[in-house]
Amino acid sequence: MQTVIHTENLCKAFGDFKAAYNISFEVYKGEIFGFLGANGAGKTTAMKMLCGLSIPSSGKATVAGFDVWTQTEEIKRNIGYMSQKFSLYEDLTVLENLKFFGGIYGMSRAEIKEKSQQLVHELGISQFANRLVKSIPLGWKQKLAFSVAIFHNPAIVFLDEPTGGVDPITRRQFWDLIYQAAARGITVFVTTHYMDEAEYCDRISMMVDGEIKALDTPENLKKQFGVETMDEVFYELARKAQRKGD
Ligand SMILES: Nc1ncnc2c1ncn2[C@@H]1O[C@H](COP(=O)(O)OP(=O)(O)OP(=O)(O)O)[C@@H](O)[C@H]1O
Repeated sequence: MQTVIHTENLCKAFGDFKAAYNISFEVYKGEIFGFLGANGAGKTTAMKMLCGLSIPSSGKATVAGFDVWTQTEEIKRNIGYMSQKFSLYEDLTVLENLKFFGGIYGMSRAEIKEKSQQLVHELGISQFANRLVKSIPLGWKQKLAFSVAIFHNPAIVFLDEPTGGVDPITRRQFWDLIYQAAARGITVFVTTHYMDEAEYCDRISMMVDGEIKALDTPENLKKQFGVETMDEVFYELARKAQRKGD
C-alpha cells in the first residue's frame, strides 16, 4: 500500500493550549479516511496543517510526498479541498465555475473545456450548465463542488463536512461520487458529524480533546467498543471529552 499522508507526533498549540496533540497516522492511496471528533476536538486545526494552510508547532508530516513545514505550495497544488462554507461562486454559472477553478489549478483552456463537458454529462446536470450556481438545488451544488475539488485529479481530496444540510438519500448519492473518486486512486480525507457516513469510510480516526483516541475500520471499532453502531462508538469516546465546542 502506498502511503499518501504520513504524520508523526504532529502538534499545534495556540499559546499554552494544545489544539492538536501528537497526531500520528498513515493514510493510503485510494483510501476513504474518516476524521471524526466532537466540536472543538481539533479536526480543523489538524486538517489545516495537512492542507499546507498552517505551520505545525512540532512534529512531522508529509502530504502527497511533500513536507508540511517546507513545501506548503506543492501540497496545495496536489490536493483538492471542499468545505460546506467555501466552495463554489454562487454568482457564476456551473460552467463558469469550472472554468475559474480549472484555471486556478493550472489546467489548459482546451482541457477545461473538454473536462467540463464530460463532467456535466457524467453528473447528469447538462440542464444546469448555464445556470447560476445559486439557483441549483443544494444536493447538486455539493456534488458539483466535490467534482470541482477533484477536477485537476489531485492525489488527495480533503472534505470538511461536505454534506451538511441534505437528506440521507442525497448524502448517499454524494458518497457514490466519493467511491468513484477513490476507485480512481484519489485518496479521500473526510470530516463528518453523520455516523451513517462514518460507516462508509474504510478507516476512521476519532479525535478527543486534541488527540486521536481510536483509529481502525468501522467494523473493528464497533468490536473494540462492544457496540452495534458507529453512533455508540462516537458516544463512548466523545462523552469523555473535556473540551466544549465553540
Ligand atoms: N487560531 C486559534 N487560536 C486559539 N484557539 C484556537 C484557534 N483555532 C482553534 N482554536 C481552538 O482549538 C480547539 C480545536 O478547534 P478546531 O476548530 O480544530 O476543532 P474542530 O474539531 O474542527 O471543531 P468543529 O467540529 O467545531 O469545527 C478549539 O478549542 C478552538 O477554540
